[in-house]
Amino acid sequence: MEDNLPVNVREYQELAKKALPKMHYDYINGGAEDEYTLRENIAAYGRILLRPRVLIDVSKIDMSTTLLGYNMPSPIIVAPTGAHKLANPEGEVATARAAAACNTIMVLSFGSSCKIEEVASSCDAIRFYQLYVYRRRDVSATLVRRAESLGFKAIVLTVDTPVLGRREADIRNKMVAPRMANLEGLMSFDDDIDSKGGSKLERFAHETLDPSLSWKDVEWLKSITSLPILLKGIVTAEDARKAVEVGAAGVIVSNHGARQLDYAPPTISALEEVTPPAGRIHLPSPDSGHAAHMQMRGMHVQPAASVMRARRRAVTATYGGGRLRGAAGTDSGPGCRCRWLRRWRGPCRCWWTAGSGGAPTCSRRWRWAPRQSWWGGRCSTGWRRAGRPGRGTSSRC
Ligand SMILES: Cc1cc2nc3c(=O)[nH]c(=O)nc-3n(C[C@H](O)[C@H](O)[C@H](O)COP(=O)(O)O)c2cc1C
Repeated sequence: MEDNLPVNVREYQELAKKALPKMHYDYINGGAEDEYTLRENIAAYGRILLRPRVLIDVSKIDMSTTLLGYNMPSPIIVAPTGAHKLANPEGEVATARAAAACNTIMVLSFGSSCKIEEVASSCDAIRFYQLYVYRRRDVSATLVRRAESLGFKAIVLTVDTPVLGRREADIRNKMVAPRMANLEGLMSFDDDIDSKGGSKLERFAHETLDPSLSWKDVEWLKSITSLPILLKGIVTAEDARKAVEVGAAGVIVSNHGARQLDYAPPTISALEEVTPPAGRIHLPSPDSGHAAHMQMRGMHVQPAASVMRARRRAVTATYGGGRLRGAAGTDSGPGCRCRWLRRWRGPCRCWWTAGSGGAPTCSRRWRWAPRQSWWGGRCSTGWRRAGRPGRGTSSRC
């Protein structure tokens, strides 16, 4: 092994900072507005600690899983990110080859700097196509049809971007929107856009993205493709439920790398809300036409893995999955083991210990109300009545 190769993703990040023009590094690295959620996206992982069990044979580790029925060696996929040529002259073609070499799925971004055809012919692999909905529906529809005819296996509809997030670094840098290769011949570009101040990317997005994007557009998308549709950018249980109702094959829990709405919850915390704990909720059987609902408990609701944070996320996703699926009673004991409550040093008032004495984990208090209404259960503690207002209080409590 070469001496100076980076050993973790932070070291790659340092190298990228040195190698890239500031405008491009800031675009890749930055978040929306105050970048509070951007910081929280990382900090929230730090608050989740592993709980190691010992004397278990680890000579053979199997992290394999399936996504939409496709086998993968580990629960990591490549999230859609635009404009790879900003960082590598081969752009998404290089990323596609890397993903194929790892036997993982790549989601090709709508904003890619290589054409769908170039990526499709670069190597043999399972790929999904990410879609933004433009005011000009014909443009979005054409790209869906192109991806479908080139063998892409699913459409990932990004639902958190009816408008582009306010990315202040891009505004300061007057970020120039890289031309999206797939739009060539489909749209004319306003060359005058380059002569005005601010983020040109933001202005381009403002002119093209459809701010009226709504649930009815999922119906529209279903009407133009037979591919399964994943909704990317869901961070609440309510929206996950709605996604299932409108027939999505799955959801990708994501806050878009904190690039859209600042002060949204960090992705890993949102995962806790969206993934129902097993045994606490009635799930329809897979053969009742609600297979997608079942899938929400598994791979489909894991956060999209960004290349920069993939390693850290893999650990947490595995941990999160195991913990949320942990059977009630397997590890229970007196008192609440929930580390949120332990940290507050208050008495345990969570339903699991107060009401059922079951599971060893519980969610933070303010998470309780949405979960309860999700389960349709009855509040056995009563603390919600006295709970802080404005935290999604349920009328049942
Ligand atoms: C430079 C960059 C470009 C991105 N471009 C897209 C994009 O074109 N489409 C999209 O849906 N998400 C895009 N994303 C968001 C990622 O797909 C992914 O959601 C994010 O990096 C990880 O955050 P998450 O764990 O909250 O999903 C981009 C992220 C970055 C850092």
